[in-house]
Amino acid sequence: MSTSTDVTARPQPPSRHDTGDPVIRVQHLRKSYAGTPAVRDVSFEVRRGEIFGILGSNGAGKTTTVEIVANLRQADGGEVEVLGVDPSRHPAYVKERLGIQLQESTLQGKITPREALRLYAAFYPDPEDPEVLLRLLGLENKADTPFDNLSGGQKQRLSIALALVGRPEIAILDELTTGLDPQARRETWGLIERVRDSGVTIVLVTHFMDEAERLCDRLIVIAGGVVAAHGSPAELTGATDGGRAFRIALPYGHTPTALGLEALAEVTSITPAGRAWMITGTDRVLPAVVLALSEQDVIPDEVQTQARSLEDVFVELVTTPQESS
Ligand SMILES: Nc1ncnc2c1ncn2[C@@H]1O[C@H](COP(=O)(O)OP(=O)(O)OP(=O)(O)O)[C@@H](O)[C@H]1O
Repeated sequence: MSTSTDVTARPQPPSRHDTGDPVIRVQHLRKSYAGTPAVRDVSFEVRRGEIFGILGSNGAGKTTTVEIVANLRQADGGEVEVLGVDPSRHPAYVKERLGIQLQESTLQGKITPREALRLYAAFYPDPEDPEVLLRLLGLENKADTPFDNLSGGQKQRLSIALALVGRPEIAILDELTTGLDPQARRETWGLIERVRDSGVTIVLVTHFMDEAERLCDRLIVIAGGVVAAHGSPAELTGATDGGRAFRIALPYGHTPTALGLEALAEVTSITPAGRAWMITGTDRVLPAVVLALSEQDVIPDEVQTQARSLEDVFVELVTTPQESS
């Protein structure tokens, strides 16, 4: 039951951040339930070594999409390729190489994390050592505690461990941090980055923008069963908020007009705000203004971004390819 004869040798584990070749390709995916469309037209590509986000509100079609990728549901139309094969035609090949953390755990109340991991490990030809996963996910002290007595965060970490037990090349994590407290969420984010750094490509299904912004290299937003937007978190934030605004206080005697800020291509408006000014513009307006000021040896007294931190803007500058707007 555990061998796959349909495809030849298992590929070498990817090296750290070995991004590039697509490991998942989805083209014009469609799926209805009893005549009601859940996924209307979804296309995306996940590259090896990245954390790829699938965002969307409740009922948008995220889980349906990833469950088709994992061959847990059948599509009505479109094409899906996982590691070069159609999952519905090569189920064993995909099952051995793709792990999925399901949204709701179906584990029995009395089973312990150690038992569950050993049970799931038995389904794979070359599983990860359950003890290694218990350590990786910080569950050593709860290894023999019945599932029902675990906290929400511990149950969540166990479900991630179960997705990783087959030593997958791709792990799909669905609603990773729903129901976790802020500290547990942050710990889980760190864990996901460690898993990615170990060479696993991660598909993260979430409706938390902060989670996607922190973790994802690229993402799609699904709304009403179609892809409403795609790109890096920075590209998306820039694309959806229609530009940026910030408040800036200049040293005594300086005005935006005298400094030529109104003439910058990135600036769309400058309005007085008390002793300071509100400046709006494209997603590059802040670095453009700061650069113009520094070229004139003017150091602002205060800069306050309205929705994003200065750091976010500079991270965006570094990661976003140059585009004309
Ligand atoms: N087995 C099913 N039978 C009938 N309808 C379903 C089934 N599974 C999902 N749906 C419906 O399909 C739509 C998309 O559901 P899906 O679970 O894919 O969305 P989602 O984006 O993952 O939502 P959530 O964030 O709430 O999990 C929803 O309207 C849902 O009610």
